[in-house]
Amino acid sequence: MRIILTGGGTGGHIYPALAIAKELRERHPDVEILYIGSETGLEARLVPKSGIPFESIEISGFRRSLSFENVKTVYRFLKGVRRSRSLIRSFSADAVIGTGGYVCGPVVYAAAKQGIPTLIHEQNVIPGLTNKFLAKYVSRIAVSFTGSAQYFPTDKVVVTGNPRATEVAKADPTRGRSSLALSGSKRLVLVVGGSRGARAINEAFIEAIPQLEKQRNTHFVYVTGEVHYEQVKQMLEQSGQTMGNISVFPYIYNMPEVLATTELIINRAGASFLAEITSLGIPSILIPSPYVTNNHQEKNARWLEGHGAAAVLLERDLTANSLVTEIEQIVHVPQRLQLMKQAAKKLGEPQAADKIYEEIQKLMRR
Ligand SMILES: CC(=O)N[C@H]1[C@@H](OP(=O)(O)OP(=O)(O)OC[C@H]2O[C@@H](n3ccc(=O)[nH]c3=O)[C@H](O)[C@@H]2O)O[C@H](CO)[C@@H](O)[C@@H]1O
Repeated sequence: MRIILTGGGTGGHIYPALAIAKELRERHPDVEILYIGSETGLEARLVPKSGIPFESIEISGFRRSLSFENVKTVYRFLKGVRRSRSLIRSFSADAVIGTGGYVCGPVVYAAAKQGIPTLIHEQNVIPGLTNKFLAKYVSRIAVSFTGSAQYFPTDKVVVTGNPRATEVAKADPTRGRSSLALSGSKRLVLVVGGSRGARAINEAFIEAIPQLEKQRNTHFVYVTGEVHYEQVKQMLEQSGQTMGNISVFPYIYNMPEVLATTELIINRAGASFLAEITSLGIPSILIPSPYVTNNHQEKNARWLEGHGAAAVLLERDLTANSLVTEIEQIVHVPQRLQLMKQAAKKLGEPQAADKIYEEIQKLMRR
């Protein structure tokens, strides 16, 4: 079995592809996988770490306004299709799977035009531009939410959930705690701003530290995002905080294990993260990014909130005080924490990777 995976830009598109790779490897130890991504995306670093061969194409996204950049984007797309075609041929792919982000466009399009079975996965309720474009050409469209089906040709859609949900459901919490050098039984609260960090969350959290330090039964694991790490470290040093119950990281590579031992998460509302926290039943305080297409993160967040699984704090209302109040209203009210856990768990789809695997099998039998 020879499979090409593609997807990228941010973690929310890359990890679902890596979770599919994991599922394929578990079921077919002899499977050959090639990942095609962009040299400038996070995938160029994450994919080689997981031991999957990586090839890159050059690509950029469309600007919403008319600009010369869009002419260059079309040129790069066509160049990307040519390069993808030759990579697909020389690898002799049996199927090509895309998990969103601009880079999927030329790769999946080239495969579909060559008559190779193709599947795309959509993580969000409202689909991204690339998946909308590819819908016409691909063989199958796996979606995470029933609500996305309306945006795609009905005969191609199958509701599977997000394959990362399966990966985190199998993660070992003990390894999570030991990787953070955490001993004892303190509850772990994770603070993170999606896969790249979020300045607004960083600023509010840093200002909240003097109040949060008093919560001795809680350990805060604070992930700044790689690009913000140095600046955050400097701010913390200057503030002279003791940081007894707070550990700071630029990025966490074993996130499934850390999530498996997390009691509460404060986060943006990216779809892959939400699939992970519902799979494990983790209560959340969600601060959706207001800078995304169609405000889709708020829609993701409201969906959890509507089911009692999350509290939503809009970025415009985010301050150190509002954050501390939200945290205290959850961690200090065990009954609410418990109800949120149950509500989150009900929304989880831990069988997602198995369902996608079945779809890949069906495609290859056709
Ligand atoms: C700004 C933007 O466009 N964000 C989009 C992007 O978010 P983003 O890339 O932030 O994606 P998510 O928040 O959905 O997922 C982040 C992924 O990175 C992993 N992780 C994160 C931090 C870390 O330190 N270690 C780690 O492993 C998480 O476990 C998760 O698997 O893709 C999502 C899924 O399409 C969209 O819903 C988001 O709106």
